[in-house]
Parts: sequence; structure tokens; C-alpha cells
Amino acid sequence: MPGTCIELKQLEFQWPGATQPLLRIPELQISRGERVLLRGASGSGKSTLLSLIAGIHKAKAQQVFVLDHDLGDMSQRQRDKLRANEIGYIFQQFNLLPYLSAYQNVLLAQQFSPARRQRLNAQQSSHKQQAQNLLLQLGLTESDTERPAHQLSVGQQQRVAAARALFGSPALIIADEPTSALDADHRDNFIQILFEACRANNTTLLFVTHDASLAPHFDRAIELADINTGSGGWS
Ligand SMILES: Nc1ncnc2c1ncn2[C@@H]1O[C@H](COP(=O)(O)OP(=O)(O)OP(=O)(O)O)[C@@H](O)[C@H]1O
Repeated sequence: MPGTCIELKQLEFQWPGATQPLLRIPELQISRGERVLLRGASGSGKSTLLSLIAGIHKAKAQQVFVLDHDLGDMSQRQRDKLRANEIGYIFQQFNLLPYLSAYQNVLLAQQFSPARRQRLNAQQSSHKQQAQNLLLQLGLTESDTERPAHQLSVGQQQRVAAARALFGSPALIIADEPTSALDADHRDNFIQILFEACRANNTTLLFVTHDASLAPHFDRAIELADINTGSGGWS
């Protein structure tokens, strides 16, 4: 459907070895440019749902549409390509390469993505300059952008992970508890910057958190248990 970023219909997912489906979601629709907070108890299946939307895993019975692509019809390779080009993923554990500098970690986002490279090439400045500018906007100092990731604080590493997700303007940002290690001031600042970057590009944001106080910042807050009738919905 035009204007729709994510559409789930009759999604059902069960981990191998589990006795029942973790996720059974009859329907969910998220519009392009919408900022959605997803909440749920620990172990209820939030990260699993994000991995299905990002095409990392695939459900047996599913209709998952992302940016008008039917993920059920796509091979792993095609889903990897869509993710590289159009989905910025901020992982709980950041997944930074420790001995690369902050800006080099950001540059990784375009390495496997011709679409991101093309959008970056349309700007005047070099890719390195654009990576550094994004890190400065997110609150790192110029010298921090040159430091290896393992020498940065947890909060700084979170910002590098966010910059890498945003680099090259993907259409969808998926963030899995990206503010869990930040204090309240840094958390609000981080969310404002993430929102500004998303607003500038009409980027959709799907943001998982345990922190109910963040809900007013978002267009919509979804409780996973309210949309899921699988085993994750009963906890
Ligand atoms: N790779 C996997 N193989 C088998 N089971 C898994 C795998 N990953 C997650 N699970 C199981 O799926 C359930 C949901 O896990 P998931 O990480 O999606 O929950 P969550 O809501 O994101 O939890 P949290 O808030 O604690 O991060 C858990 O019971 C977990 O053990």
C-alpha cells in the first residue's frame, strides 16, 4: 500500500525447538515517516519481531511487507540487500568493530550498499566528511571521531551505532533499546537528534524500549502483548 512502510499480516514465528509460536500477529501497519515505540516484557519477542521485519530471520507462515517488498518471496541474499540499502539497525550490543575509529565504523554502512553510496555521492562533501559531520551532530567531538571504538564510553558507542544506522539515509531505522545505557539527559538529547534526522528524510522509526516515559515523544506506542496472541503475548 502506498504510504505504508511496514505491513504484517498473519505473522507466525516459532524458534526451532520451541513448543509453541512466540509470535502470532494478525495485523500491524506502520506508515512511512511514522515514529513508533514498541514495548513489551523481557523475553516477549520484541527483538525477534525486529529481526523478522529486518529480514534477518524468516517466519514459515508470514506476510511481511517492508517498503512494498514481500519478504516472504525474497531469498536471504535479496533480504540482505534490502536491509543494507534501506534499513538502519541500531543493535542492543551496537556491533561496532572495536579497532576501527568511530568514523570508519560509520563508513561501514555504505560498504555493501550501492543505494546508500549513491545518496552520499549526491552530497558535496566526501563520505568521510559526512560521517564525521553526523558524529558531531550526535555529540561526539572531532577527536572522538578519530578514536577507536573500544576507547569510547558506552554512551559514545551508542551514538556511533546510531550514526552508522542513519548514514546514507535509509528509509527505515530499527532501534533495539538504544537508550538503555544513557542517563536521562543524554537519553532525551539522543532521541531528539534521532528524531530530527528521521524527520529530515521522512524516515520511519521503529524503536524498542522498556522505558514507558518515552512514549509521549512518539507518534504511537504499541504494547507487543496487545497485538500478539503467540506465547510471547502471554508473559
Ligand atoms: N536465536 C534464538 N534461538 C532460539 N530462541 C531464541 C533465539 N533468540 C531469542 N529466542 C527466544 O525467544 C524469546 C524472545 O526473545 P527476544 O529476544 O525476542 O525477546 P525481547 O522481548 O526482545 O527480550 P528483552 O526485552 O529481554 O531483550 C525468548 O524466550 C528467547 O529465549
